[in-house]
Amino acid sequence: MATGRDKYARQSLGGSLQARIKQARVLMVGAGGIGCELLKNLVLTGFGEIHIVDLDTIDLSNLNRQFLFRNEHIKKPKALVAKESAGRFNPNVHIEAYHDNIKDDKFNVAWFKTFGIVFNALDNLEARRHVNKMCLGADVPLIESGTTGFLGQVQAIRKGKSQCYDCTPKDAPKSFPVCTIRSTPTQPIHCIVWAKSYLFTEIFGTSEDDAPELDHSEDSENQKEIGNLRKESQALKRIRETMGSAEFPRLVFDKVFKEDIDRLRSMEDMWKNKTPPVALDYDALSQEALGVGSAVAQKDQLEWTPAENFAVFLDSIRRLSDRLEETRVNVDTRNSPPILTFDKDDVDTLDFVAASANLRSTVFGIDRRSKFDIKQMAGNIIPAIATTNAMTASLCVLQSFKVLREELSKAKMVFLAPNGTERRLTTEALSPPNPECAVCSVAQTTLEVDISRATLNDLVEGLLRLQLGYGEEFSVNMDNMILYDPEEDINLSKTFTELGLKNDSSIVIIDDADEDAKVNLVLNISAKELAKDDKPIHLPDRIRIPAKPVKAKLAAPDTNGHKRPFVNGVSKGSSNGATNGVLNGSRKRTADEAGLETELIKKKGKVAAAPDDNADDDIVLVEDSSNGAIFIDDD
Ligand SMILES: Nc1ncnc2c1ncn2[C@@H]1O[C@H](COP(=O)(O)OP(=O)(O)OP(=O)(O)O)[C@@H](O)[C@H]1O
Ligand SMILES: [Zn+2]
Repeated sequence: MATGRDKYARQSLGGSLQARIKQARVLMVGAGGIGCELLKNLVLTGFGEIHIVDLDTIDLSNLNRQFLFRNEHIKKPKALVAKESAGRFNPNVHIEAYHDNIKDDKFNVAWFKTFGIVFNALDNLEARRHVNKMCLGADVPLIESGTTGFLGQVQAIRKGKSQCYDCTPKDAPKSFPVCTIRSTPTQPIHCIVWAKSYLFTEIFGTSEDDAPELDHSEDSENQKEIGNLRKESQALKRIRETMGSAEFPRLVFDKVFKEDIDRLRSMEDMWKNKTPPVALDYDALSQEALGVGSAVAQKDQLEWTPAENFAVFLDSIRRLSDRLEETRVNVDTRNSPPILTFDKDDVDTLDFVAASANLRSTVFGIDRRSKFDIKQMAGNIIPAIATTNAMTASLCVLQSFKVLREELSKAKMVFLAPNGTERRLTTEALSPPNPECAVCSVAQTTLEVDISRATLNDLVEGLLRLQLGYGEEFSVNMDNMILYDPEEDINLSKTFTELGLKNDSSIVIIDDADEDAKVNLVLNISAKELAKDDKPIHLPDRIRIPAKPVKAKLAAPDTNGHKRPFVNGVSKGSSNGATNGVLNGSRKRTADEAGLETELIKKKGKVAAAPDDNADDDIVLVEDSSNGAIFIDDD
């Protein structure tokens, strides 16, 4: 018998959609700002089985908007607590939680294939791209979403039918020329980037070259200064070796706030039109800081004096050195020395970055900032807005309805914009896949291999040439390493095991034929013992490999080496190359273009028919005498 819960869901969604939802097995990746809202929606909508993956634990700063979490949950895994809290909303839903990184090997293509739909509720490019790739490999629809402040975006992705996450470039995080950061800062942000990406990483982390905030494109114009800067970093590295000694904090201080500054100041040309920097004096500041206690670091809304910053600098550098020393003693880090990474929520690292940034600002006559402000800037935080997350999460569910009904043509890209723009909500039709996309414009399939028996020759001759019709010119690649090409045939007699290919490894076949070359082929290996008298390689599914688009020269689908621009999932370039009006305000859509107004009027005129199990899913308006009308946009 239908429960009350089922009855209302049926009335508002229609019988067949409600049934599909109830049977659906869905995956939600990320249980943060969007994830908490989304999980609540999925549970209340009655999705039958929901799997949640999140690698993180709950932090105090999450509680204001991640409403499934409470004070007593701090430090507990998000996925598990989200399951507990949301499970109580609807006991009929089965929830599984994994406190894990979605990139972990166990979440392989076969595992993704067990889901009817996947929802991304992530906060970083890398993980989003990974899930995108897995969903393409498993041929499972993905609902991708992201928010930044008041901006939100939802996109349904279906292999071969719509653009994938990587079909359009993503916006770059802001970066600064090295010289601005290292020699001529003029704004607080320059000093914050210096403290976080240079000083902190040189002393406690790995080298500065890895920092995405540093733009090396102007290096060649400033070769002499770049050479000097390199020497400065090397000297700092030598000081790093004295970490733990009593003089270590002073050595660092004198190096970066005195010697380096004196050297810069001596380059008179640099300061013709600018105020030259003034070095700081350790002894003088020590005197001034005598009365400053370590409690000053807790006054995070106040702008600290130079002496206060000095006190926090000394205190935090000691705390961090002690931590690193402890790791060195207690953890077996083999050949790589232990390092620390900056995290805005790690108070020791934030104190160090805030104090160092402010001391540098003092040197260059730049305004100092409170620790609170620096936390926002260093963490690149645009405040997360609970309402944007809630709206975005609900749009994800509405889009998933179209996917579940197999009406992808009705699915839309949906954009949320700040108040004050012409429309808070706009939609755009999904675009077809970009034929030049190196991630989705590839053919993919599973390859069953008896890895101890099959040789590379079985793959090259038996499968690729004989069965799939490849010509002479192609290469077989693994992790951007060539296993075979016409000039590289020494591996042919080696088995898959000898080549390091195992279950869940992927290989990429790149066709280099002059004419009618095939798109790249990704083969996901499923290691299996196959009967001795059968071939050791077997393609379980039929596959057609289309030709490469004529213009495009496709790269291997592995995008690891590319730094794609990105801002928390909200892409700026729209599908067809035209910019989207909502995100940059340059193009406003008319109601007609958006196709919303007339649809809305049409639908508001409709009154719900009494739904039965066979009813068409188009019911959009339900009158409920106690609560008013519920309107579900079915556009
Ligand atoms: N590779 C990954 N595997 C699993 N979960 C991930 C992965 N990358 C990110 N996440 C999770 O995605 C969620 C994104 O949520 P959100 O954007 O609200 O970030 P947050 O860390 O909770 O908040 P904030 O960054 O604003 O402090 C986080 O809970 C994070 O742990
Ligand atoms: Zn694509």
